[in-house]
Amino acid sequence: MKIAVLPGDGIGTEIVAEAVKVLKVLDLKFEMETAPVGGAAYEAHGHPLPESTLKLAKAADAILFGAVGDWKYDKLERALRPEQAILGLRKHLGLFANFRPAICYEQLTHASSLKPELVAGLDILIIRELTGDIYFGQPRGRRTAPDGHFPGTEEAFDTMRYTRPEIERIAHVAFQAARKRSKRVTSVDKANVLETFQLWKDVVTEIGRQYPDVALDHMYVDNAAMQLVKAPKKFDVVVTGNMFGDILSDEAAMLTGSIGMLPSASLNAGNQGLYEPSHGSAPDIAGKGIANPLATILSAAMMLRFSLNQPEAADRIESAVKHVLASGLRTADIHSDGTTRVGTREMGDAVVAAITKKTTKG
Ligand SMILES: NC(=O)c1ccc[n+]([C@@H]2O[C@H](COP(=O)([O-])OP(=O)(O)OC[C@H]3O[C@@H](n4cnc5c(N)ncnc54)[C@H](O)[C@@H]3O)[C@@H](O)[C@H]2O)c1
Ligand SMILES: CC(C)[C@H](C(=O)O)[C@@H](O)C(=O)O
Ligand SMILES: [Mg+2]
Repeated sequence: MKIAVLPGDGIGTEIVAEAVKVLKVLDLKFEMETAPVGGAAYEAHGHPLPESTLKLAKAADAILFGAVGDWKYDKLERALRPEQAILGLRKHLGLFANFRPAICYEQLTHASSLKPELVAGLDILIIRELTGDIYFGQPRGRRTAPDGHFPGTEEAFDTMRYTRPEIERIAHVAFQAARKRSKRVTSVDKANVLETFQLWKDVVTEIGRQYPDVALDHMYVDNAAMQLVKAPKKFDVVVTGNMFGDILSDEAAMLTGSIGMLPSASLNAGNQGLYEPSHGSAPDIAGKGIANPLATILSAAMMLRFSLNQPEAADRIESAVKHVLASGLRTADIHSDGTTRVGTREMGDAVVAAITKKTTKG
């Protein structure tokens, strides 16, 4: 088994180092190979997703990814910007199903910006379609407006589109995931305005008939954004398109205490997956050693469970994380009175120590 390790930019390198440390202490039989991606790869090879990195990712059983991006690349032509690396990996590897579980750990109910009673015990799963929608739709570009309110002026356009099979396969993923949970799916759309999402709603409804044991409801995205902060525990599995899923998952992250707590798995039709925190490269705190590595460490646990067939090792990481939180250690983003503030490395070390202690105890 081989893991491609792609740390990327900003805090990406800091948090991936901690996840790698945790994986190593588990002493499992897999190889890890590191390659540059994003801005780091642009600096070294002139491209955010060099052929050698893509080749490594394609050949690996799983990919552990940090984050890409920095404001200093914002003026580059789009094809060379760091974000194209993660978009390219998703597209090239067909990673259409993105799982973003938002779990509020018992010890973090006070870290959320919502009232503790609203988030205590929260456990929702956002399933975001990841290779379609306005992110990848063609045509897109800039031109002189041929018509509209201001013809003859500069305009930009993107295309939102989904085909029936793309919606069918993500709907199946959502219904099957719901079967292993509380058998409820909320499909989030904007069918009241957009053709793309009327098709989405129609197809999800059709596929839902194949899962009579799963309750399906539909919600418009604006209402869903509001309900997520009003009564988040009413949701279980949420399935939605690429762009709405991007936005709603960052919103859901705050229900867990911090964006630094939200892991993710992006899977293709085989068993291959890319595992990354849901957050970005956080240039504002990069290099300070204060980023929360737990989303990345929890993504590594998802990798062991989904792609590497090591569910027990995944459990060990997750229970070590709970143990560390229970012991009162907190990075700055989840710190509150009465807890001990630690840096990225100390948090990683504490997870390693919790795993080692449990192993020694047997
Ligand atoms: N998958 C990815 O690689 C990915 C995801 C999102 C954003 N990005 C990129 O990252 C760059 C920064 O984007 P942004 O600022 O909008 O989003 P961001 O997620 O990087 O940061 C948003 C805020 O959350 C904080 N934060 C994020 N992760 C944290 C962690 N682990 N611990 C503590 N605090 C954390 C940051 O300090 C910042 O204040 C951009 O270039 C963007 O395109 C990349
Ligand atoms: C960096 C960007 C391309 C990415 C996205 O929009 O999908 C990020 O925000 C995410 O959530 O993984
Ligand atoms: Mg995002």
